Amino acid sequence: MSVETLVADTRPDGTGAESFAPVLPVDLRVTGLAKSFAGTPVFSDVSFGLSRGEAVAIVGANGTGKSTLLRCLMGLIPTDAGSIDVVGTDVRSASSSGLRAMRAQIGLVSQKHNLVPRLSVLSNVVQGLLGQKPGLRHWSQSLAPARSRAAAMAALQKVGLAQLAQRRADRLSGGQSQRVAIARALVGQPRILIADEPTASLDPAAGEDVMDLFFDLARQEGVTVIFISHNIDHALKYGDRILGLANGGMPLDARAASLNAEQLRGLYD
Ligand SMILES: Nc1ncnc2c1ncn2[C@@H]1O[C@H](COP(=O)(O)OP(=O)(O)OP(=O)(O)O)[C@@H](O)[C@H]1O
Repeated sequence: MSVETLVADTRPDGTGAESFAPVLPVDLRVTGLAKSFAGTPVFSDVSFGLSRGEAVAIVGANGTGKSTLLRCLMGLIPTDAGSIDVVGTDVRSASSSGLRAMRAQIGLVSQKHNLVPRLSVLSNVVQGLLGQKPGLRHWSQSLAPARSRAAAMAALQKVGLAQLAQRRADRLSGGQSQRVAIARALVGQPRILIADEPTASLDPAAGEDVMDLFFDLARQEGVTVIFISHNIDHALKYGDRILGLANGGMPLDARAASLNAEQLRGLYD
């Protein structure tokens, strides 16, 4: 497991490396990353690190490569240059079993909750263990070992939906579905949570509730979070740090407390 250190760039007080602030382990480190599709570059030099337990928002205009960056981190698409280390796995050179083991430590919440509509809420949450325990037994709660079912019920309890465990996933509201998706992401006790616009399909009030719940749970569990948001207020409220993509690079990497909404809007000009 990689235990590098992040020093001056993430200091809460903005002081330099000479001061005596605690040195935190790093869960993710990207250096000089470049990615193009069919010769058209999306970004050509992206570097950043994530300390254990940090919540980092990725912002930037449409098409600047936010989702592409997340797919690169997960090793889902090939990259052109640079290095990516995720919880000790060198993503660019890892074998497929190495990538599977790395992904098993990541919980994913996407824009569309991606639940299996005809299966129960509980079965959908049990499926969150498939990365760690591949095979049919974790496809459905009725086949799953008692310990996995109990873990899924505990995750549902955390998101306040234990009473809906037996309901079919296609009979949930949007907000409930997204909470089930959060339970599914948390059930395997991931080291990192990745969220791609988790509230994009929700109304503002439900979106706020889901974000509050997501970040409360992430902080309780000490999970590192990386999330994409088009909502500048959400980025500032929930991110400890904000990374901004623009012009093929990452010109912004700053603590949220040092930024205001106006500065972030500048990234969209
Ligand atoms: N599979 C692909 N093949 C070719 N081009 C792609 C592919 N995926 C993404 N792109 C291109 O890469 C660029 C970045 O796309 P990406 O979806 O990462 O941007 P984004 O910042 O997440 O955008 P948005 O804010 O609209 O969600 C876009 O120009 C997009 O068209």
